[in-house]
Amino acid sequence: MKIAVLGAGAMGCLYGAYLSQKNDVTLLDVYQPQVDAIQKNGLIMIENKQEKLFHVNAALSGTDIGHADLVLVFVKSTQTYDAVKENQKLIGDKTLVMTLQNGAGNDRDILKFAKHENIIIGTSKHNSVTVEPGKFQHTAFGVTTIGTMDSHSQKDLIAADILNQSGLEAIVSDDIQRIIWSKLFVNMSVNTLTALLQTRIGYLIRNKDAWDFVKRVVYEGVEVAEADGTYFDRRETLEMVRKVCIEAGDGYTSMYQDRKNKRLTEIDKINGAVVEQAKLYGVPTPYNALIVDLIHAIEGTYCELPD
Ligand SMILES: NC(=O)C1=CN([C@@H]2O[C@H](COP(=O)(O)OP(=O)(O)OC[C@H]3O[C@@H](n4cnc5c(N)ncnc54)[C@H](OP(=O)(O)O)[C@@H]3O)[C@@H](O)[C@H]2O)C=CC1
Ligand SMILES: CC(C)(CO)C(=O)C(=O)O
Repeated sequence: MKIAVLGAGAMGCLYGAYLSQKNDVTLLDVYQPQVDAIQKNGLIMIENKQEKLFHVNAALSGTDIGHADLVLVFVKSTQTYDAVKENQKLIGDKTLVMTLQNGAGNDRDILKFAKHENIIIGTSKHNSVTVEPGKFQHTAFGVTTIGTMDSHSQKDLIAADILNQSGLEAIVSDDIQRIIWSKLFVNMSVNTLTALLQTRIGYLIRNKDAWDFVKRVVYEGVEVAEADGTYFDRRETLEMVRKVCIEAGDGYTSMYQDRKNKRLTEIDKINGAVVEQAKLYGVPTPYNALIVDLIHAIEGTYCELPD
């Protein structure tokens, strides 16, 4: 299979490395030092304290490498539209396009360039951190859950096969709305709180005050999901979030990494999207609205000089 990964960041490298064991994989990124390092030295993964080298192709985003069988989108959700547009030559009539990104609306951005029945959407419970150009650390293992935008297309089964054959455990779900909401519950609480507190994921379940805040944020989300037509039991949902915190306890969320590297976060596509949706149904979301403001205030500090 010819696979192109858009975004050679923490997650693009992780999935690209695993998939390259059975497929012809090219990573496409805008960051020249990353592309150069992978072309020159290959891609190094640190996993269970050991280094492993993968021979993966890398090219600058927009390079024409012809149609791919599968395009995996792993840029930040704020960059989805631009990245897919820039690389639309990869997408033919039969090309599957898969997003495992966080945030709401990635599928809608991809739909402008790919066929409805070829779009696969899902969640990844893996965690990965960029160490330096050409090197990343696989900090937590987890399952990949996928489904299709078109409930009659069974192309999620093909995608699950590709992932499973490369050692990335994948399961298929026929309820896309549940997938999207489940992902939002984790990201709206775990990503934001770890970014605000600058902690590893596991801290959230060890500190009672932090966990209380997670609970309030998630319960608000559950109310919005229900108003939107997808019911979740709030205790079960909180338990699902807790499990992620246990499994990825030693890891750092992508939003934590954004703050550390002074990069804009995906807050508007996560809590921001939930707050906007809540307004449509008149559901109050004070904790999520507060988090959106706090994260934006933090982003504002990036251009301040240190005191
Ligand atoms: N890290 C994690 O553990 C997890 C992350 N996720 C989600 O996965 C997605 C990717 O996250 P992550 O890998 O951490 O993000 P990164 O920021 O590490 O990687 C994204 C990469 O895409 C590059 N990029 C930006 N614009 C383009 C473009 N037009 N074409 C090609 N590449 C581009 C970025 O370059 P530059 O930095 O120069 O902009 C960067 O190298 C996010 O939605 C995130 O929330 C989900 C689960 C876990
Ligand atoms: C919380 C986590 C690690 C779940 O895998 C995630 O989605 C992220 O860091 O963005």
